[in-house]
Amino acid sequence: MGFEYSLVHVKYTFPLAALLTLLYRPLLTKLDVYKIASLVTIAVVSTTPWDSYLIRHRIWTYPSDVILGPKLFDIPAEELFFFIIQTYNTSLLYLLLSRPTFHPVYLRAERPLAHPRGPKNAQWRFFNLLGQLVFAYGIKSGIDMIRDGGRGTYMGLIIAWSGPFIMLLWSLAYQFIIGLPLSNTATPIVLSTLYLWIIDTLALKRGTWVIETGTKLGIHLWDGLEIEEAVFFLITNTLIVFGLIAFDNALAILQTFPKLFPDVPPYPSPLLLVRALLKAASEYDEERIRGLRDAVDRSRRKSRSFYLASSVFQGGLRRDLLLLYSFCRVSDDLVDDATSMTEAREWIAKLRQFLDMTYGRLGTAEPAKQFILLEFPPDAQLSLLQLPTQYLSPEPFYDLLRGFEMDLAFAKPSQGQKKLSHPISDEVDLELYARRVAGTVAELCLELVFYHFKLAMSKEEKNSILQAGIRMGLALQYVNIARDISVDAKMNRVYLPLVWLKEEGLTLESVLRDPNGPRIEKLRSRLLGKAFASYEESRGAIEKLPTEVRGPMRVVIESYMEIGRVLREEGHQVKAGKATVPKLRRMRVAWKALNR
Ligand SMILES: CC(C)=CCC/C(C)=C/CC/C(C)=C/CC/C(C)=C/[C@@H]1[C@@H](COP(=O)(O)OP(=O)(O)O)[C@]1(C)CC/C=C(\C)CC/C=C(\C)CCC=C(C)C
Repeated sequence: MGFEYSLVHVKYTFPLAALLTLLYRPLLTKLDVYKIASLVTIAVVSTTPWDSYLIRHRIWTYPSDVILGPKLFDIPAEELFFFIIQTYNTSLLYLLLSRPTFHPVYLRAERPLAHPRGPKNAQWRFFNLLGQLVFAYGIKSGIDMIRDGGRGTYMGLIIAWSGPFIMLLWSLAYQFIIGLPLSNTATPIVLSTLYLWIIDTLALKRGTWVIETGTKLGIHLWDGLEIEEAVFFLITNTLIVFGLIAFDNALAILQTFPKLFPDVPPYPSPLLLVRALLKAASEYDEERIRGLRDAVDRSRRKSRSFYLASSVFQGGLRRDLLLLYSFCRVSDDLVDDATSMTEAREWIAKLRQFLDMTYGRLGTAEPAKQFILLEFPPDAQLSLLQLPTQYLSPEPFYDLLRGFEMDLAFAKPSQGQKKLSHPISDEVDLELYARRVAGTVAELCLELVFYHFKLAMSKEEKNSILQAGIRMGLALQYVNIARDISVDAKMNRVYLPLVWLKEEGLTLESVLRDPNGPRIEKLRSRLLGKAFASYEESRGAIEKLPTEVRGPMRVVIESYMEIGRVLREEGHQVKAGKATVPKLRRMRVAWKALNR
């Protein structure tokens, strides 16, 4: 009996597991636990018979004075534990690196070769076939090496055992294995493998485990690292990462195409996951995939705070928040970027008609889709088509449009009309405006949360969370106004209440002429004061949301409120007339929000 092998775990595998757990803990979801537990089970079940065979045939051995003693099928307990901890560590590294990835956008609808509009994404089938041929050849070579016996035996056993698993995972998830960013595929494999190569070199040198001569090639990758060991760790890490990729691929299919899979439980069974992967890619809804890509691109381009925040949400909620963001952004831009007041009013009328049709208020036979394709510009169409209206109530959308109408009330003096018009006379108007453009957004976000997490909560409890959410929306909107005073002035808009201007001896015209100076700064801080009061009053309600939503929701709120904190600092950073939060600071805020 000895402690040598246990010490390998104490010194190398445990500390890494502890570090990765610490880093990933704030992001860990129940679904992640399900993924890791499934992978660990598969790893133990598939490796045990093979490892037992190797030990019984003395291809590798353990001196009795380095292990504790207990064995299962001749495999020392420490070795069995290695299967578990290696799978755990590599899985956590993969989860950490792939967290920002929104998987559905990597799905590809493959048109059948005989499709009237010709093949689309036909190269994917070719890559699949090519991979299958390479793996089949590998398996055959492995079997040949075992048959020949002698020095190629151990290498042959590694290849012949792992080949079928890799080939299966490749055949099921080749779209993701090829298409995902390298940071999700190659990086976790390479980093985990390098770490294990170093541990293995140390263990082999100290004689903790021994590879017998006669069945190994005798080639070293570097001093002390046998080629078989190097290949073994590379292949096992590849299997773990491919397994997780296949899992994410299946989840993406299940969560993206409700027409193909209408009832998806929160933790889909292995059978359902396999069924999803076996679904022909020609059946994927291409418009849906394009809609999701469009929404992700838009949030990446238009709002760094919301884009960063979206990456900490998971599954269907993440998807729907992105789609909601995209719709809100497109609608706001259509109105703001219109070249005339008439055009802006027309967009609002069309958006209202879209809502009427979607929510069935208009007795028209014309389907909303036709209307969208005819009346809206191509780059806006997908965001309207994909809006998840089936589980969002119409009122907040109509109110949002009323908020946009208030924006239009900031009219330039038209011919014959002397005075500038201004819809925000006092704080009541300011609150009404903020309620319409941001309170509504908060309400819609919370409706999505309530839909995706079936909560055992009374109507009253839900309503009190909704009211707090609306107040949080106000806080964000006040920060938005405080940030954009000079940007808005260029568009002829001043959201500061007229009574506030009067108190400072300012007029609408004077602010439009020069939206800077100490008096403006005083009003900016007054508005920020209101923002932070509303924020303090409502942030407690976040803790009443489901555990998995709390951290991400705090990230959304804190990332935006941080703009307000920056504005309160003297000499804050300004980009295109707007105060910005530096990237590192944003990351720190997100990290703190998740760990609170
Ligand atoms: C994570 C994620 C992708 C969330 C999506 C949130 C979402 C749907 C945002 C829509 C934003 C938008 C474009 C709305 C149109 C109206 C508008 C302009 C509102 C202002 C947003 C400012 O965005 P931005 O700075 O990009 O805009 P401009 O450059 O000025 O055009 C707003 C400030 C409103 C934002 C309000 C929210 C996101 C609501 C926040 C509140 C909650 C989520 C509820 C919190 C819950 C509790 C219980 C407290």
